[in-house]
Amino acid sequence: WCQSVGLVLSNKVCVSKEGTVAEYGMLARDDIEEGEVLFTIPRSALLHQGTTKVSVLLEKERSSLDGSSGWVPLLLALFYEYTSPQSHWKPYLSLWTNFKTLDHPMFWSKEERDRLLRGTGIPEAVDTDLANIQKEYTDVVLPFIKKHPDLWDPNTHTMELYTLLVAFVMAYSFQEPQEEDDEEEEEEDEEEDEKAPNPPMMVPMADMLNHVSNHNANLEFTPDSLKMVCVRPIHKGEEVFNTYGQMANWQLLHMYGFTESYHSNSNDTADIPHHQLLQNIQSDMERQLVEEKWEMLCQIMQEKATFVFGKQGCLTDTELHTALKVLCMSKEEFSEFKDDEGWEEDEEDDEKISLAFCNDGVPGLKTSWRRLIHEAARLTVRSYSKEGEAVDSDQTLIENQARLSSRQQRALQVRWGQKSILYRLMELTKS
Ligand SMILES: C[S@@+](CC[C@H](N)C(=O)[O-])C[C@H]1O[C@@H](n2cnc3c(N)ncnc32)[C@H](O)[C@@H]1O
Repeated sequence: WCQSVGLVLSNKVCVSKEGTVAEYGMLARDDIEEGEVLFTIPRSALLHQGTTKVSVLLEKERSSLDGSSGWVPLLLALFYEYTSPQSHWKPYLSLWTNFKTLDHPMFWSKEERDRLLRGTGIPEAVDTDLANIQKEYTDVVLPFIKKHPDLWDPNTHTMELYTLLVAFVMAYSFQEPQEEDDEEEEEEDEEEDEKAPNPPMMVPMADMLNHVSNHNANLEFTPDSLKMVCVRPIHKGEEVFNTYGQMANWQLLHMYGFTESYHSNSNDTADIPHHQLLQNIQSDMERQLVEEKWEMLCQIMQEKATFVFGKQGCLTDTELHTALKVLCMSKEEFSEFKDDEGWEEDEEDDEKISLAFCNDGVPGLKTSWRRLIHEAARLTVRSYSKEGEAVDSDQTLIENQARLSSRQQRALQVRWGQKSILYRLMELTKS
């Protein structure tokens, strides 16, 4: 099939089920150098709303297919191609006979999810996904396929199959990166909303590669084809790893159903919800003031009301600077600020701000704020365990990993990764 669609595979690699981290993967049959192309896929071999046999219909009815996810056209294409014996992609799609190997948390019972993944952010994300999938299938997909009984059949194209295909798209599809606007255009468009992301597509062969944060290959998009390119030397016998993006373990488990070992995932993250900060404030009056300030900050910063700390210090220093400025205001200053609807843009030196919030600058952060962050991290760790349960009981579990089920092991990688990040933050903010 690959030959017939013009997919070119270097003879230095092969697809294998042995010697890989998870089922299919790609192995190097020879030493490979940085910059070498491992395979090339012509755009005509990609499967998406523009290449499927039903593309003309999907384009014509585009306006009625606006599901919340933007995935509906691809899912309808997959519904059709997956169940059509004549499909051009039959040999590719027949790699998945029933999708039963997918084990995303969305296929665990709610009870199991809530028990194993409490505090990680995943149970909430999955509940939202499942509600959206159901709504999208009932409101958009089902009415559409009923209108076209020659192409789809509600008895075959059920909600159950739709859910499996959603998980398949989550774990196997690719999104072409947005083209960068040049600077001039950017300035003109400054007021405009951000562009919608490109719709997902299926990329045969590229989706045989597994992911690690320390990857050695990367997919490049050119006008005619997609190329998997080696980004650091790979030795004969080693697995070729793509990157699915900079993914924390909770995101990997949510979207792909697997985790990296927590200490090897250099992209892992942990969140401290802001209510943990507020819990520490003793006086009711003070807490009320901080809550008011926080509400205002959320309004002025919108989705930027998140502060990201990396190994080198704060990565969102201008936002943090704004937030601290507001949070440090006295009651009088804050009400003046509200009355004036913000402050005059003063010419603060960006460089000075960055300097204040890099690691070397942290001692400059008010001690009280360090204490608050320390406490918030501690409370967040505690909220992972049930009330009263020992905070680090997971450590015992991790030592006995071999006896755990696969789901327990993955859940533990997420939880322990998040905890170890928070412990490190607590260490940093102790004094
Ligand atoms: C794009 S596919 C890769 C091909 C897949 N191994 C197969 O046999 O079909 C993505 C899936 O591979 C698995 N996977 C990828 N990277 C992995 C890793 N580092 N550890 C464990 N499983 C991984 C996960 O099940 C994920 O949903």
